[in-house]
Amino acid sequence: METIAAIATPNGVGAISIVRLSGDNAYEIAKKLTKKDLTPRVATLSKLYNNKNELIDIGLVIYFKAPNSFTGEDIVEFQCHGGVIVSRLVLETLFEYGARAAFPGEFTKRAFLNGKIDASQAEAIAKLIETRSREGAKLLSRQLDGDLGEFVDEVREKLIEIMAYTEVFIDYAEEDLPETLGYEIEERLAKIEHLLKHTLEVSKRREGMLSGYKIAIVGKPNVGKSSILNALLNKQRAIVSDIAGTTRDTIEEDIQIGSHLIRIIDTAGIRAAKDEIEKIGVERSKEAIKEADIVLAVFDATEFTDEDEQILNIIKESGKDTIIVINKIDKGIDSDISKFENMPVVKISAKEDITPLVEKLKEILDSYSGEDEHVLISARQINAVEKALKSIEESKEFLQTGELELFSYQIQDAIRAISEITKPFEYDEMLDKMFGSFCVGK
Ligand SMILES: Nc1nc2c(c(=O)[nH]1)N(C=O)[C@@H](CNc1ccc(C(=O)N[C@@H](CCC(=O)O)C(=O)O)cc1)CN2
Ligand SMILES: Nc1nc2c(ncn2[C@@H]2O[C@H](COP(=O)(O)OP(=O)(O)OP(=O)(O)O)[C@@H](O)[C@H]2O)c(=O)[nH]1
Ligand SMILES: [K+]
Ligand SMILES: [Mg+2]
Repeated sequence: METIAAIATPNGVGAISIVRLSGDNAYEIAKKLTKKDLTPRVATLSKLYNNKNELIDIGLVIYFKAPNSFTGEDIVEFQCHGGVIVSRLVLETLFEYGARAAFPGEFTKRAFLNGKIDASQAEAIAKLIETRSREGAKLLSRQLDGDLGEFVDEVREKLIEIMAYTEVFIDYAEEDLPETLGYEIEERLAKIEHLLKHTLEVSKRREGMLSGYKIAIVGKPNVGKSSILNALLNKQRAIVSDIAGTTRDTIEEDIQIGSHLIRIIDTAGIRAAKDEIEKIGVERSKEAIKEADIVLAVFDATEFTDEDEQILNIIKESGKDTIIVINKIDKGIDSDISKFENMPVVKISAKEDITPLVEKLKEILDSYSGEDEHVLISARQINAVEKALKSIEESKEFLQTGELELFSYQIQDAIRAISEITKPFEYDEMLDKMFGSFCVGK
């Protein structure tokens, strides 16, 4: 393979900057800079020279001999002094000696093409680099470790078993098929469907884990929505005043609660709007509820009006996870909280202490994450599972009519679909399985 090079560390001033070189000529090119032999997987302190024989740095050089490297090819890493110049000089020298600039993601693409990582691991790497969520990082490191690979293997195994089992009866005449065959296979299919559907559902719920859970603060004007936003952010982000209708447009900010990344959205108060701008604000509030994972419904502790009642109904209808926030308790409590039925209620003063709200949020967010579940992290992965489910659904028809060959094709499609998550389906693998443990003396 062509030898590619790139600076692997961010552009800027830092202690160390790493230049990576991968491909057939990596070692040969590296030797031109170091003028010495390199022992594989040993960090060697070496002078680095450009092609005019001028010293450009003294750095640590590591040679990863193929196939034992990240890409599976010969890799040489130059760990040079940081800043924007030195690594640039090293890179330019590598180009002088015949390396070319790597495309974005090309090292990882080579790792995939050389079988070092599967497609789900490649996606995990891309997202791990980008995520700003601690729990997202946790999930992605599990996926990098092959978590989804195990899930695919499990589903694939079960589908292959069904095929192997069916294959035995394919040459039977329809009327000779054992009666229990249909039940047996249906039962097995149902289990797989359940697993796939459960995984889809979990994954949809966990979307916020990576991109940040959306939390909308809603309520009638002046209940203290912006004050709550500011208290959560610990800074005066939004304008607070005793004038109803202070917040006119939605305000979004990211914060970390525990290990969760959340995007908090302060909205204009919901009320019977008089002017055009107000109406737009109210619409945006309703939009925010629709998009939110959790709604903070804010009420003034000293009153509960018809307007509040209406807002409460809008929120109930949305079916969203909601926290009822009774604010301004420093002024005393007047409202009767029985109308909130079994919704969680916190009583706070945005002016004094919002700890009960933070604790409740943390509790709900914690309940969203389950350690032991597989989570799909991309549209590509979700699509693969949906396609597999569709094929399984379609296969059932052929099972009922006893058209086992056609049934078997549908199951093969399902296997092919689920395998897209990690790697393309190999028919050999199925044959091995069939003629191995599942051969029933045919
Ligand atoms: N300096 C440095 N740090 C890094 C990377 C890198 O490329 N360079 N990585 C880059 O993303 C990540 C680590 N990923 C790596 C994955 C595999 C191998 C590797 O050498 N694999 C060999 C040997 C395996 C072993 O000894 O267990 C192999 O798979 O055969 C190296 C790094 C994060 N940290
Ligand atoms: N006593 C007391 N006053 C509060 C509390 N929270 C907010 N306020 C006051 O209530 C008024 C309205 O607060 P805001 O935060 O602007 O309310 P809002 O819901 O964002 O209002 P709009 O954006 O106009 O809909 C301000 O004068 C705040 O200082 C609280 O916990 N206790
Ligand atoms: K206000
Ligand atoms: Mg406001």
